[in-house]
Parts: sequence; C-alpha cells; structure tokens
Amino acid sequence: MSRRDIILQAEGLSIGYGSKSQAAMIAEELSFKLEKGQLTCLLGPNGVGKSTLIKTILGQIAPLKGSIKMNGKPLLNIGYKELSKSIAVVLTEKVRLGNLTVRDLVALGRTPHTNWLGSLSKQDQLIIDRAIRLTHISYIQDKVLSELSDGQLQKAMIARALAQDGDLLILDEPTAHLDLINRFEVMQLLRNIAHEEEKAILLVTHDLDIAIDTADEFWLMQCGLPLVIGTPEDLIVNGQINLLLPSERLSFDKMTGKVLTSSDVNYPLMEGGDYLIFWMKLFLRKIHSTKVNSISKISIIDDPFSIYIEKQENHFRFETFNDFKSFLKD
Ligand SMILES: Nc1ncnc2c1ncn2[C@@H]1O[C@H](COP(=O)(O)OP(=O)(O)OP(=O)(O)O)[C@@H](O)[C@H]1O
Repeated sequence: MSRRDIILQAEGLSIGYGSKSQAAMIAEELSFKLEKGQLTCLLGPNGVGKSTLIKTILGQIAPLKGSIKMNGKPLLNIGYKELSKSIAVVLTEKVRLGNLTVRDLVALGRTPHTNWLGSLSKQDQLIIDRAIRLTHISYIQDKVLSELSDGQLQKAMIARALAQDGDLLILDEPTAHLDLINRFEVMQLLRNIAHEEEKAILLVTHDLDIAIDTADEFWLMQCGLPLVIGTPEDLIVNGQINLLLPSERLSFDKMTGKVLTSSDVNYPLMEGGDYLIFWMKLFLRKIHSTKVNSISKISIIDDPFSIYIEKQENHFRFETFNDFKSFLKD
C-alpha cells in the first residue's frame, strides 16, 4: 500500500434509525475510506444525513446494512475502551465544564489511557503539553473554560481530541459560531495536524470556501445517492461540486471558487483585469437596473480606479462603484 494507511473503511453501507425490520433509511450504498495524513470534509445540505453518518462511524448507531472496519477490524467487534483510544470526537454541543481550566480539559483526552484512578503519568503530561503546544493555546492553559472565547474553546477541544492520541479525529462543524479569522485558523490547524501528525481527520462543514482552501478530499452527500468523493479541485473542474447546489438559482463559479446567484443580466462589452470584471458583474447583478441595457461598453482600470461607460454615444467616468450606482438609479 502507499504511504497513506487506511484507518477506516466501509462498503455498501446503509445508515438510518430504527431496527432492520422497521427502519427509517437515511442513506444507502455508502462506500468510503479514511486515510492517515488526510483532511476530509463531509459536505451536504441540512438534513441529508451527515450527523447520522458520523454517529454510525462512531458506533453510536448500528448500520442498517454493511459494516465499517477500523484498522481492518469490524467496528462492532471493537470494545468501547479500545474505540475511544482510536477515535477522538469534537461535537457541536458546547461543553458545560466552566470550572475546569484549559489544561484540565486537555488532560481529559488522556482518560481512555489512564488507570482506574485516572492518575496521569509523566508520559501523559508530555502528550498534554504537546497537544497544547500544537494547538497554540499555551497562553490560555490556566484559564477556566467559562472565560474563553468560542475560538479559544474550539482550539482547546481540538487539543483535548489530540491528547487522546487516536489515529482518527472526527469533528462536527468545528467552525460553526466562529468569526472569519478563527474559521481559517481552526481549519489550518486541522490541516496541519492531519499532515504533520499523520492523523486521519473527518469533519462536517458548511463552509465551502474554507473547505476548498484546506481539505485534501471532499465527500459530497446528497439525498438518496451514493457519496461523491474526490479532491476539491477535481470536483470543481468536473462540475460535480454543483451537486451541493441543486437550486437553479445558484451556481458555482469555477473561476473564483464562489457560489453565485444566477442572473438574467445581459452584460455589456467589458474591458479590464479579470478581478475587476468579476466584481463589476457582481455589482450589475445586484443593481438590476434597466439602464444597464443601454450601456454599450464598460472599461475598468485599477490605478487610479476608474469606471468608463459608453452609453448612447456619450461617455461617463466614475471613481467608485457607489457613484456608478447613483448614476444607474437616477
Ligand atoms: N434520532 C433520530 N431518529 C430518527 N430520525 C432522525 C434522528 N436524528 C435525525 N433524524 C433524521 O435523519 C435525517 C438526517 O439528519 P442528520 O442530523 O443526520 O442531517 P445532517 O445532514 O447532519 O443535517 P444538518 O446539516 O442540518 O446538521 C433528518 O431527516 C432527521 O430528521
């Protein structure tokens, strides 16, 4: 096998709730594998079954059909203790452990490895130190959890999962409730952990743009269909990324990596740098003015920023999009 080791694998898996005889099937024919050193993002619309799949992988609900193997062994044959040494989880629910310090929380990650008294060995302390260092939270290790921001708490939760020292990390929407910078930081952190610590990481996210920027692999989940799996770049280039956007009003722009609303605007002839034309098109789509139809040409230059308009033999110049907007609205 290649450098990458398969940690978890499933073939023809059906997932859902209830018993096999009276089952509410959520998804079927799911086949996938998770490999060391890879960051995988599971994407799909609300209610499609992402959390159900995560719960099945964690052994919290039994598959309706098929089985999942962890390191070659059926998941159902792996005991709770062994499983918690191999899989670390960060879920969306906020922890209510306000009096614990960050270091106490990270130390909880060692629970599956400690004796029944829960005493930490020197080796455990070193692993906790390392998890704190890798997640860049040394400066807050003595703070109590109730005093943390959402971003700091999320990093502490990731450190706890890292201290567990399993091969597989599973996270449900780790960037929910975070601001833009923290969303990037947390995803970059997870990418580094996957690559440098050789962990397999699976996370659920709705943050398509950040996922494109960081993931090695996407799993696209859609109602009643098998998972579509590939590198983000392949799925973008072959158009399968649009499976995430079943509405005709939305489409994925391959050039910019952004989701755009489709438009019925007939753009005039445009001249200028690619990025200027991109923002001009977005502007014209939003302004939705009938006056755009009588513009024959738009030229945009970036230094000094100017918009030149040719309209029925007349020429106009604007220094900002805002001035152009006023003109279109008059
Ligand atoms: N305990 C349960 N028993 C029966 N059905 C459930 C249970 N939990 C969830 N479901 C149903 O399973 C389907 C998939 O839900 P799930 O939470 O897995 O979706 P999701 O893709 O994670 O959604 P979201 O993006 O909104 O978190 C939904 O129709 C939901 O109502």
